[in-house]
Amino acid sequence: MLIHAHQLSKSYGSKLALDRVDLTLDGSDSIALVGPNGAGKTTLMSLICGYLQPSSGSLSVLGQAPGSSELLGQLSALPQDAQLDPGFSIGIQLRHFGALQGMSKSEADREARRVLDLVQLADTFSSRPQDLSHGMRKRVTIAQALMGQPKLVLLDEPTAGLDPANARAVRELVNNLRGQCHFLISSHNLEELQKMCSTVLHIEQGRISQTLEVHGGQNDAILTLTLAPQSGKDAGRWLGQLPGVNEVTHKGQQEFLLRYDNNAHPQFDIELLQALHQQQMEYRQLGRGLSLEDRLFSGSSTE
Ligand SMILES: Nc1ncnc2c1ncn2[C@@H]1O[C@H](COP(=O)(O)OP(=O)(O)OP(=O)(O)O)[C@@H](O)[C@H]1O
Repeated sequence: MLIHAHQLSKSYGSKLALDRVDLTLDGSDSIALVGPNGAGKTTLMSLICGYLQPSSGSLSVLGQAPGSSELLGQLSALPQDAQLDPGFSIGIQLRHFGALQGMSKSEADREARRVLDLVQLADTFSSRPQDLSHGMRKRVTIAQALMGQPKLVLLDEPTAGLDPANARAVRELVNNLRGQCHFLISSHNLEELQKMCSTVLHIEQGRISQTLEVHGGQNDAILTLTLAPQSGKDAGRWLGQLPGVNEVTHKGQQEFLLRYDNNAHPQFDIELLQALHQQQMEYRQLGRGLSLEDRLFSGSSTE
């Protein structure tokens, strides 16, 4: 069992930040924690780390009480504003974290090089933090969270402020480590979470309002289509007249949700692409099912 919470609540004075949360997580490779500012995400992460104590209810992490010595080396967390010390090289700092975990000097050195290699920054071992870009420093802090091969890694906004290439490197890292450790990732970037996580927890006003499986429970009879900007005002009407289409929802700009008859048109996606080609209409994106954003916020979730 990764995380088990029963009627977990946390108050700061009179402010109820988490309100009787029930949660059972096991098996998922990576879990996304989403929700508006102030919803309680950081509070939940802090409770999982044992930085905070619950006001009531119970919580166990990897079968242990948060903060217990059994979790040392099993659980790591990267706070959103984690900083590196400008006074020491990357290698020295990572080795120091290894030493804090009880590694010998040579073990810590090996481990520091291993995690730097994982984030594709092996050649920064002797560099100072100020010699690296913001994105590279962020990846080093993620490497730091991977020291000692923890089973559960908590990442708070790991790609906030990163350029696309660095954000992609972080996503690839999380995906490459699938099966080796579990991630709990807090972020506001739903599109990105969809690429990294298998389970999404939506937290609102201190309560878990939805739990979604990213790749499960999707309605096969829905396609999300984004057309090129020059596709014209009548594109929605034209789409609605295609054989098999039951309903077209215009989502803004040139993005459409198409609900279609999956029984009569099992290859509707191919038929749609052919129709677009014949009509010389360019498309930008075609996706099966609903986006995570639609599933969380349109009430269209199948769960
Ligand atoms: N130390 C504190 N003292 C008083 N209230 C707090 C404290 N920490 C958090 N809160 C309140 O608890 C609620 C949950 O805060 P929390 O930081 O967990 O939300 P969050 O989902 O992480 O928000 P964000 O997305 O903005 O980081 C908020 O209303 C916040 O104002």
